[in-house]
Amino acid sequence: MMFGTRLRAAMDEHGPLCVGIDPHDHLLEAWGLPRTVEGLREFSLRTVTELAGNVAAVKPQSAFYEQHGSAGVAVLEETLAACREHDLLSVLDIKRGDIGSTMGAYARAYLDPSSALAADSITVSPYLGFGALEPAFGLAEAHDRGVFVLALTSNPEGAEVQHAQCGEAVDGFGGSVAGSIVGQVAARNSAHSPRDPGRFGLVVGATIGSAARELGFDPTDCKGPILAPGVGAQGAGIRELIDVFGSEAIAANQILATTSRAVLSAGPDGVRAAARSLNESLTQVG
Ligand SMILES: O=C(O)c1cc(=O)[nH]c(=O)n1[C@@H]1O[C@H](COP(=O)(O)O)[C@@H](O)[C@H]1O
Repeated sequence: MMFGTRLRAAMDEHGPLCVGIDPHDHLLEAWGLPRTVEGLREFSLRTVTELAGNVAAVKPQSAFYEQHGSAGVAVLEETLAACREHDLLSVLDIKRGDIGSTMGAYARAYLDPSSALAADSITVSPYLGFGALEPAFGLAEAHDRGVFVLALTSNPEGAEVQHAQCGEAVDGFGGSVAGSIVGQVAARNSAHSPRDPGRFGLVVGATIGSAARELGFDPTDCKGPILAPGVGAQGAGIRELIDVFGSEAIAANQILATTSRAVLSAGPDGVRAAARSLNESLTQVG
C-alpha cells in the first residue's frame, strides 16, 4: 500500500497524532532511568510498546540517539525495528539535506529497507535546494516510503530563510522560499488529492499563525500529508492547529499533529493515556 495511503489509514484508525520519541536527559531522569544508553533503550522501547495501536505514528528524533555515539545509533536501530515489529509507522526525524551524491547515501541509510536505520518516512531539509533531495524522493518511490520536506518550521528563526522572496512565484503558491517548496511538493503529488494523499509531505509548524496566508499559499494544497510539530511544549494547541490548517483538513486527517515532550513527560505509565487524551481532542475537530 502506498505510504500516503498507509498513513491515512493509520490516522483514520488511530487518530491524527504522531508522538515524537525525543529521549531528553530530563525525561530519562523523570522516568527514573539513567542518562545512559541502557536508559535510552528502555525509554525508547517502552514508548513504542505503550503507543503501538494507540497512535498513527511515532517520530524518533535521531539527534538524541546520535549524542550517545554509535551505541546510541544502535538503540535507534532497535527502536525502528520495534516499530516494524509492532506495525507502528515511523517518521524518522533527521532533517537531512545535502548535495545529490551525498543525499543518495543518506537516502540509502534511511529509506532502503536493507538498512538497519530504514524508516517508513523521514524528514528532510531543502536548504541546499529542493532538487538536491531527488535521491530521497527516488528511493521513497522505489521502496514505498514517505518524505516530509521542511517548509514553514515551528521555530521563530525559520522565518528569515523560509519567508524570503525567491523571485519566480510557483503558480498558486506565491514567491517565498516556503511557497516554492510547497508548490514543488504539490507538483510531485500531482496524481493525488487530499482524499488520496501522495507520499511527499511537508513539515509545517502549528505555531506559524497566519504566515502561510500572508505568504500567499495554503499548505494543505500540497496533496500530501502535513507533519505539524509545535503542539504542547512549543505552545500550540487545537486552536492554533485550526488557525493554520483549518478544521476541514484536520478532520480529513491530512494533518499529522506531532508532539514529543508534552506526551512523554507523562511517564512510562502515563504516556499511553496522555496520547489517547490528545488524540481524542484532535478527533473532535471538524
Ligand atoms: O522535523 C520536525 O519534526 C520538526 C520541525 C519543526 O519545524 N519543529 C520541530 O519542533 N520539529 C521537531 O519536533 C520535535 C518537537 O518536540 P516537542 O517540542 O517536544 O513537541 C523535535 O524533535 C523537533 O526537532
